Amino acid sequence: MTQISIPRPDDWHLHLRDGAMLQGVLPETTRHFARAIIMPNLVPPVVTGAQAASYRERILAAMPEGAQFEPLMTLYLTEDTDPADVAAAHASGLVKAVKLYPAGATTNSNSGVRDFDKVRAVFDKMAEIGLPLCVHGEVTTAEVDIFDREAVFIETVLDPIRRAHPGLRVVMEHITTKDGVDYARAQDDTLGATITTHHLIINRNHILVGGIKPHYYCLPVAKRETHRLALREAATSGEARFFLGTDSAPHADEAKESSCGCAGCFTATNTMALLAHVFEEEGKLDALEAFASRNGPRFYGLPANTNTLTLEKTDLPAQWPDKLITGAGPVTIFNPGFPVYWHVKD
Ligand SMILES: NC(=O)N[C@@H](CC(=O)O)C(=O)O
Ligand SMILES: [Zn+2]
Ligand SMILES: [Zn+2]
Repeated sequence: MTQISIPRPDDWHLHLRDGAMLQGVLPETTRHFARAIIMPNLVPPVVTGAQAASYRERILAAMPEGAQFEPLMTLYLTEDTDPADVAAAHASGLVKAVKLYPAGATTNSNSGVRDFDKVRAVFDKMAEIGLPLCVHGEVTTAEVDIFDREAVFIETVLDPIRRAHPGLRVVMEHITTKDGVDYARAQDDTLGATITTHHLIINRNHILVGGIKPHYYCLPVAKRETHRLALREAATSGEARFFLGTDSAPHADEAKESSCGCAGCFTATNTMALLAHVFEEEGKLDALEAFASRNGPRFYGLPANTNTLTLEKTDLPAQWPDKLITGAGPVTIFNPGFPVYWHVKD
């Protein structure tokens, strides 16, 4: 038996949804994580400070008994976002980031940004007050192949924004390519990048070979194997710019197992066990602490958690249910497709 203890991890990119789904999925995160950056892509989206405050109250009301968890709220950037509202929500301590969705890029992103010139005043204000911008980095132009959308975004949107707004702190969310890794590495410490658990495990073959697997479909879509290997190398490098954002994104099974299935993998339940497996496979178990517990708080200017989480490796594979039953329907838990011998010790 082997075990490791790390400061309690945080999730720097999480979808909790609302209502019955929120109630169902929240315990899966609070069991292992101390804090999470909460994505604002509800319907309607969380756009104003007042909406973020009321969403936070709904999350706190859904907390399982005894849980110690702090939701870190975000605002969904629209072309009508008021820089003064953003600044006030940040000054009160409520909001820890603003989220940029290019319009139409992903689940519930229709209110996102079409014309980046219209949000320049918000970016300037954010640079001034040190509030990070979290970015879903894909272009939405029909002509650009879905597997190239991240690389094209970096070159044609992200880099120009960063040059026009020096000092703006940016998180490249859920990077999926070697292009993303290389770009992040070439920047100063105003840039961070989150990596999901599932992008360390699946490549595009897992989605498409031997029959289409809707539960492996997420955005940005998993790329070819060379990219998965680059992400593994980055995540396990210990470098401060790379940190965990699970992008755990629950959808009811009937919405995923459909002729037009939603994007999102649900990994909140087994992320820490899967990460221990991946980091051990890479011979980098000692770097799990940096990736899951230290680099994220450092980027966001917060202290690391003082309590710990212990992972244990046993002779028998870890077990978790196929599905999480929620009041909004069953949600399939990400299945890595191989046995995992690590589990979180209670
Ligand atoms: N990652 C996904 O595939 N889906 C996310 C949205 C997102 O993070 O892009 C969702 O909200 O379902
Ligand atoms: Zn996204
Ligand atoms: Zn997401």
